[in-house]
Amino acid sequence: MTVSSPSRTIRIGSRKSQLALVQTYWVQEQLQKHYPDRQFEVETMSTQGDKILDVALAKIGDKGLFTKELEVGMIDKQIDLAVHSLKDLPTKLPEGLILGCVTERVNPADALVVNEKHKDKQLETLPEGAVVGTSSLRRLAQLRHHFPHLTFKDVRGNVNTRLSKLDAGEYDAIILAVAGLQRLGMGDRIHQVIPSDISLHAVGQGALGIECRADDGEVLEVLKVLEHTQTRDRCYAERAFLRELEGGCQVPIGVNTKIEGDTLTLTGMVASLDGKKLVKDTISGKSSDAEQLGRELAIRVRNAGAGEILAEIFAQIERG
Ligand SMILES: NCc1[nH]cc(CCC(=O)O)c1CC(=O)O
Repeated sequence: MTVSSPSRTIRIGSRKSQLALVQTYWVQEQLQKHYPDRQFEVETMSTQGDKILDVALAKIGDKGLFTKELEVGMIDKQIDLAVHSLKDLPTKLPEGLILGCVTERVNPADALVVNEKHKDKQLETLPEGAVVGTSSLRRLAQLRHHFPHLTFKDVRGNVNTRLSKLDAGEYDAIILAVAGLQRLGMGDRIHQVIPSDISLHAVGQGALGIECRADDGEVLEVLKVLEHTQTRDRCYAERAFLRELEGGCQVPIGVNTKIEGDTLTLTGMVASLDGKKLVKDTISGKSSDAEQLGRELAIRVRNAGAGEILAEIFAQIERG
C-alpha cells in the first residue's frame, strides 16, 4: 500500500478591493474544482495603489503600484501566487517571479457610464463641455482626439467610489472597463461599449494574470488548468509591444488583438496627451511569434513618430 503525502496548502494573494476579491475567489473556486483534494487559501493585502488615492495616477507612475506588496509576499513565501487584473501587472517582473498563467479574456473594451440626466446620450451626443471622468491617459488622449468638445477630469478610487461620484453629479459621464463592471455584477451600468476605432483598450485588459515564483514547479503545473492559449498569445503580443515602448499603464498606449486560425493580428497606438497626435499601425503573423510581433510593431510605431510623443510625455510627467 502506498500512502500519498498530504499536499501543501497553496496560498493565493489578493488586493482587498471588491474587484480583486471577486477575481481571486473565482480563481480559487476554479482551482478547487479541478483539484478537490488540494487546499487553496486566500490571503489579502493592501497595496500602495489602494492607499494613495489623492494623487493623480499619471504623477505617481505605475511601477508596480498595485502589485509590489503581493510580490514581496511571494518572494518571502507568505503566499504562493497572486491574482492580478493583467493590465495592472507591469511588463517587467521582479527577479524570481513569472507570469504563470493568463486566463480567458472577457470583453476588453472600455465602457461609457453616464449620469442619469444623460441617459438618452452617447459619446457623440454628449453636450459641449460635458465633464467626463477618467484617470487613464490612454482613454483621455483617444477620446480627446475624437471628441474635442468634451471636458476631461481625473477620477480616482475603486469602481464603486467612481460610480458614486458620477451619480452625485461630479461628472456627466465616466469611462470604465467593461470587464470590471461585469465582474462586479454591474453590467447594467454599461451605457455604451466604446468601439475600437474610437478607443483601443489597455494592454491585458479583460484578462487575469496569475503571478508566481519561477522555480515553483508544483504551482506552475496546477495553474495550467486555467491557462487560455489564445488569450495568452494575444496578451503576450500586447505586453511585448508595451515593454518595447517602455511605457507602463500610465502612458497613452492602446491595443487591439485578434486570432484567426493561427494568425495573430495586433493593432497598437500611441497618442499625445492633447489627442492631437496619434500614431497607429497593425501587424499580423503567426500567433506562436506573439512577442516578436509585439516588439516589431513597437519599433515601427516608434519610428513613425511615437518615439517623440512618448519622450514629450515622460518629460512632462517628470516636470510634474
Ligand atoms: N486600473 C484599475 C482596473 N484594473 C482592472 C480594471 C478592470 C478589469 C480589467 O480590465 O481586467 C480596472 C478598472 C477600470 O479600468 O475600469
